[in-house]
Amino acid sequence: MYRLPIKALIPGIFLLISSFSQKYPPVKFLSEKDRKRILITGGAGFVGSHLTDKLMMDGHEVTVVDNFFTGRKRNVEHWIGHENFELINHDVVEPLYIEVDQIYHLASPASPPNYMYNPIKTLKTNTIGTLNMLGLAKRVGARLLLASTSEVYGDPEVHPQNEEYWGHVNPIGPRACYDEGERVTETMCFAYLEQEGVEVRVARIFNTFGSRMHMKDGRVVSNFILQALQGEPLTVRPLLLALLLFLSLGNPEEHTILEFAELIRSLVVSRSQIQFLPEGQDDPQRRQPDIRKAKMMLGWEPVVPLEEGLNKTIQYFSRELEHQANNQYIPKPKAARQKKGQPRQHN
Ligand SMILES: O=c1ccn([C@@H]2O[C@H](COP(=O)(O)OP(=O)(O)O[C@H]3OC[C@@H](O)[C@H](O)[C@H]3O)[C@@H](O)[C@H]2O)c(=O)[nH]1
Repeated sequence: MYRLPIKALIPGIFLLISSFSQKYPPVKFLSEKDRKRILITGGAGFVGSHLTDKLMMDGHEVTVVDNFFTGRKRNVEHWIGHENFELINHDVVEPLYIEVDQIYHLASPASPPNYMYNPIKTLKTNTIGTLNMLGLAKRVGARLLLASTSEVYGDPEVHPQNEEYWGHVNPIGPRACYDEGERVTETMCFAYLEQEGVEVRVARIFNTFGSRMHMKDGRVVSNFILQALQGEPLTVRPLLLALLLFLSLGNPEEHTILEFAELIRSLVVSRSQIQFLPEGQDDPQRRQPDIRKAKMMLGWEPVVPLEEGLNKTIQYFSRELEHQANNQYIPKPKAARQKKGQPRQHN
């Protein structure tokens, strides 16, 4: 029998090993002491999946929990099978018993159409879901970061909004399920800190956009980009707004919605019209983050310029539209059914 010398197999083995390791983005090696077990609720969503990438690449063990209401497996599929990664299809409204060192609690629909779709579910996710996560943090001694929202300020009477402002929220309006839901999640975090000594952090995220946003997200930037790409009218409600840039905490630049529509239309090079819509009930008239504290305490400031962030998001949505077009199920026309009792036609 002909035998290959071991030496001849070595290049092949190397190729096989490198094809395995190339399957995943590069991951740092961390010693047992530095490696953390991290839970990300809502980790398959737009913000959560980018956080998953960062923590995985930093060498931590990441468990993503998502009920896939707005999150998608596609956002984290590049990690599936990696030894440091786990994906659990779970709704935070149900208790979860796992061992972790840190919790990033992001689970909640965040765009107005999504959180208004089922207000009771949004309230349950924010209240029961957050109590479950704080209970878990207390039991295992984990630190918890809550992803809260600029919507805790409601329709603000103070500009720009800083951490000390208490907000101006209509408790029974259409946005209340999310606004009040997130306000009480913050209250819960501080109650667990005071009463149980749980280490908590709260980040209030302003309007955000970037790759991996859901096509049906419904927030202003994704709406405008999709409308411009598809040649549909850009639906403008005439208000002011300051936007958060891709993976930043909040950008203090302020732009009118109309300016945004015009900018996006020119970046997409689209001939879409602009269509003015009436204002939504309780829509905040103005929002602008005061980032001085974040800058002073965390050294944080926005790093992605507006146009660069928009261009990346435009590229992402163009690819998504292409992907959709190529993966459409087009049913074949059914053959006409023969009526009962009618004789078959024979050729
Ligand atoms: O098609 C659209 C969509 C939205 N808008 C306007 O754009 C502004 C921003 O609305 P968005 O729908 O993007 O979302 P909002 O800013 O109200 O809330 C969002 O941003 C803050 C985050 O903390 C929240 O999680 C998120 O809900 C509103 O004034 C809205 O009326 C349009 O003019 N046209």
